[in-house]
Amino acid sequence: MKIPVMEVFGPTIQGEGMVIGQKTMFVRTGGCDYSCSWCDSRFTWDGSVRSNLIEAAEIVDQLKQIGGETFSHVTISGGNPAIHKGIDQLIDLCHEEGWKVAVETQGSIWQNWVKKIDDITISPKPPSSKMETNFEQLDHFVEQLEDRHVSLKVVVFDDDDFTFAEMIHRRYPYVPFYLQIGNEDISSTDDRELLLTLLQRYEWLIEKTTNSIVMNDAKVLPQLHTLIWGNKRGV
Ligand SMILES: C[S@@+](CC[C@H](N)C(=O)[O-])C[C@H]1O[C@@H](n2cnc3c(N)ncnc32)[C@H](O)[C@@H]1O
Ligand SMILES: Nc1nc2[nH]cc(C(=O)O)c2c(=O)[nH]1
Ligand code: SF4
Ligand SMILES: [Mg+2]
Repeated sequence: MKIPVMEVFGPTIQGEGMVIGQKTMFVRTGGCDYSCSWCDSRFTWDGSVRSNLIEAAEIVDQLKQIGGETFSHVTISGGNPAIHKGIDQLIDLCHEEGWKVAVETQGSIWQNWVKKIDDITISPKPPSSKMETNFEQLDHFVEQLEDRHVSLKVVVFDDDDFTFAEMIHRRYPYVPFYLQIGNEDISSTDDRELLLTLLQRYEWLIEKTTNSIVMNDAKVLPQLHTLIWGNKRGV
């Protein structure tokens, strides 16, 4: 089954969430059931860039071509990879190569292949995104993964987003919880100014977290890749 692929890149480091710092390749799929107001990967769904419809085996070939033997971890992101059934085969092929596989998804659509993933990040969207979480879907998604290496990650832009994050952490108290600063300026090419802004936002989010009795067991992170490479794509 073919998968629409926007880009394959790496090795780089995972800049976000539960395995931050992990050396990894990225496979970014096309298409999303959401359209977040601040999506930093909107080219995956806004029609501005065309995807390549390719078989899982060909993706593995591309990974080898680009990464050689310098990796053992592959992160599948998007878009929402969970709109594609064909990822199932890609996971199997990666595992046959001895690679671990991670996924980034918002938890809006369940696929049985998620159970095969080694590092699962579910990222429900706060009010600033203008998206509405379907909690029936999200409950189902989280329930399926009780014994898996899974985490929740909420991006926070403002106080309402933080309140949403508290609600999510309370709802799924046993799932490792990550807060991530939002990047408000996804088109800036001034890396130094962006870095300063993001560090200020990080300090703000740390303070919100340290003052919250709900967040006693939360982890607060920036997007590490954005601190290093700004809004550059394919890193
Ligand atoms: C581009 S999304 C793709 C995967 C999936 N659709 C999702 O949202 O989880 C990957 C991660 O980037 C985060 N993200 C997107 N735009 C962002 C921004 N402007 N600032 C910070 N994080 C952002 C998302 O919340 C998600 O955790
Ligand atoms: N280095 C790096 N880390 C990331 N973590 C999540 C990403 C994503 O866009 O899903 C991403 C990305 O695009 N690059
Ligand atoms: S769910 Fe993810 S890919 Fe889809 S619009 Fe939101 S941030 Fe972008
Ligand atoms: Mg990204």
